[in-house]
Amino acid sequence: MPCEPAADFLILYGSQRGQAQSIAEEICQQAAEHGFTADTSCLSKVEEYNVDRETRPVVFVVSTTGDGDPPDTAQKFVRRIKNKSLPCNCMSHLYYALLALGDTNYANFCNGGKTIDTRLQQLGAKHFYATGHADDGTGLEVVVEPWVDGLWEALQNTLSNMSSSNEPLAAYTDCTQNGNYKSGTDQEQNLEVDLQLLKLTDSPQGNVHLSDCSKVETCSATSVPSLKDSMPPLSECSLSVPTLPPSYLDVHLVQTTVEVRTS
Ligand SMILES: Cc1cc2nc3c(=O)[nH]c(=O)nc-3n(C[C@H](O)[C@H](O)[C@H](O)COP(=O)(O)O)c2cc1C
Repeated sequence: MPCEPAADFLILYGSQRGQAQSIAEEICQQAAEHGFTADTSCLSKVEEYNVDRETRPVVFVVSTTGDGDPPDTAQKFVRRIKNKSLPCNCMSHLYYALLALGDTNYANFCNGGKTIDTRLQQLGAKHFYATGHADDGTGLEVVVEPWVDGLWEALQNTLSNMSSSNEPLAAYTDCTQNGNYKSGTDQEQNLEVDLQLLKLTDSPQGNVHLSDCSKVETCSATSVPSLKDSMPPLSECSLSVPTLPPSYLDVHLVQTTVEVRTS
């Protein structure tokens, strides 16, 4: 359902049971609060949008169903972009952000969104904001809320760049959900912030655990404390390094002369 005609950006969602759809609608509502206008459409309604010619930034919200499949409503779109006869740069005009929904209790986490993301990249489309992977197993909001919070600054910068220059946007910046910007090499632009892997869990003792840091994005220009980057100190206590224990063996090599007697 479009919010307004001639909107600033487009939201496309693929949803099986309604969660991706309600997040898309929430993004559309929040857009107005941030001074943007958005059109929203289900990926199945191919007559309502045309990514082949879309010059506005596009935000995808896509869940996963079955065994790592895109939702039924996104199947047609996925078939279309997977067409092998498409030229590899046919989406080079497209600037997009993608929020993938899934559940880590399933084998192929967020694979519906990942399928679309990977294929759009192959076709030359560019991220204007890092991909988010939200886990319904532990609570979608852990990722969705910070991801949406960071979307507005990325969108603002993208729209400003679009209106002020004809240069390719990806040459300027890539951004994370923290609003930490860095110059974008091709490789950096493809880095994903997998927030699902950065869950901070408070233990009963108040210690903080990083559940898995294997896919943490590297970013040198950290200035804002966030789920991803903590501002030191994590604790107000000073770090105490225990002294080394005394060594158990004290080994000396002694040179000796051996007399050999022959009788
Ligand atoms: C039948 C079923 C199959 C699912 N399969 C997967 C899966 O393979 N991988 C995954 O990451 N999540 C899977 N999920 C989790 C959903 O993607 C997740 O709950 C999501 O938030 C649902 O969003 P939706 O209501 O917009 O479809 C599955 C959920 C259901 C109900």
